[in-house]
Amino acid sequence: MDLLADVSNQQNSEPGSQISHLALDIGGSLIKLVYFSRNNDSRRDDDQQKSRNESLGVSQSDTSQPVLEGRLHFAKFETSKINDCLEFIRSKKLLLGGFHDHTAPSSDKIFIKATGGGAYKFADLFKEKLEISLDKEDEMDCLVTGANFLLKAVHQEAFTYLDGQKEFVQIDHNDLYPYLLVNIGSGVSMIKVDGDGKFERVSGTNLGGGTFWGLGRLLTKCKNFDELLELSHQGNNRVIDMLVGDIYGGTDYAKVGLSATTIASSFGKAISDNKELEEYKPEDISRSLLRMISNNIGQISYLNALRFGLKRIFFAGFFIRGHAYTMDTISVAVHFWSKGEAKAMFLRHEGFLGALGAFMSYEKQSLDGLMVHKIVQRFPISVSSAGDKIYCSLNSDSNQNDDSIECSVYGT
Ligand SMILES: Nc1ncnc2c1ncn2[C@@H]1O[C@H](COP(=O)(O)OP(=O)(O)O)[C@@H](O)[C@H]1O
Ligand SMILES: CC(C)(COP(=O)(O)O)[C@@H](O)C(=O)NCCC(=O)O
Repeated sequence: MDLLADVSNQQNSEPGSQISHLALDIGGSLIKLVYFSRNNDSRRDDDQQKSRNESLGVSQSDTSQPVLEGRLHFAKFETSKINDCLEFIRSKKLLLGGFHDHTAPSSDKIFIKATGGGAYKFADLFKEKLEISLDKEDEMDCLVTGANFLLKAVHQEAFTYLDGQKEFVQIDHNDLYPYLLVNIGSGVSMIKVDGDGKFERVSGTNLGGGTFWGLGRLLTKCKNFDELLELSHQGNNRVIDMLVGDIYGGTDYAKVGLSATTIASSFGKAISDNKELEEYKPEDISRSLLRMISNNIGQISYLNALRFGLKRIFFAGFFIRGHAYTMDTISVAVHFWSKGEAKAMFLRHEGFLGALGAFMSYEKQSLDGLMVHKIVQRFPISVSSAGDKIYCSLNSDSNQNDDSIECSVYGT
């Protein structure tokens, strides 16, 4: 199979770069895109690269092959606005990132890698509107591949978040497995990961990001997810949640380890107040809802980690959105239920695991004429300590649309 970019050698809309390897994750709520754009004239011969790497302090064993330089791009769209996504693909000429499958009956067909339920649901739409076929990759496979890639290749990808403190986690590549991956998308999947391609989906819950946004929309007048999240900043969940102290006359239920401030019943106060429904403020509702969903996911995740003796839990999916209160609630739940034994960790590219996994499934094919051996960050901190095929540096916030990271691709 050839990448279309290899044979077409056409420019995309951004001067000085060529698109390759477009991959999609079409989920219940959001479509995520990842693609690589090669910088023109970025292909370096061994001598050029050697002297450049010496100046960067990169180990020689990592640099003996030809190199391409470019960027991995990230973008997202609401699944309900799929036409905007199709237009984005068309206008940026991202189809150059597809490939021809010469083994297919009609070898002039263009394929792009896609995962998520929408790869099935919208296959005909992509064919009709863009004349491309979606080459489907399994969603769980892609989530795990994407998580392993980020954890091993991207500097400062994982972090803990507690009491407003963000701390980056140093990942030891020789001691990464096993871990629990909790992907909070529309629904929630919990996956025990034992290695590259070695995993089991051990649990899930239907109370996920779709539940927060769906219920939030019904209970408040919010028009979009960001508005609902923003509202939660100003809210006070204690107006709506029934606390242990509300039941125990202001005191702890110390005998079983419950403090007066623990939520005894989410939304429980609404049953006993003599308030009109209109008196409940949308910001308090949003905060209670966010707390209820995050707490529940944190608790179920910990119980699954306990089931398999896992100490590390990585939370991903766009429900999190790098949101302080969400991460804090999940962290507190994991800390509380594990009595401090387990740790909740978060990923900076939280929502792009599936799309990155689909992107990585191109690896068997060539990238601009190079058989990909590995991709490394362009301005590495410690490339030689990393032990996988692809490494990248992060230079911005993955929650912005059209974010990107700089990469060097090593080929054979
Ligand atoms: N701009 C947004 N629009 C809708 N939902 C969003 C947005 N940003 C974050 N979310 C949250 O992220 C969830 C989707 O996360 P994602 O990981 O993309 O899952 P999926 O693959 O199911 O679409 C939504 O259900 C919602 O809770
Ligand atoms: C069906 C799904 C894998 C689809 O993934 P998503 O689009 O939500 O990211 C996910 O929504 C899920 O795992 N739901 C929970 C189903 C359950 O275990 O109860």
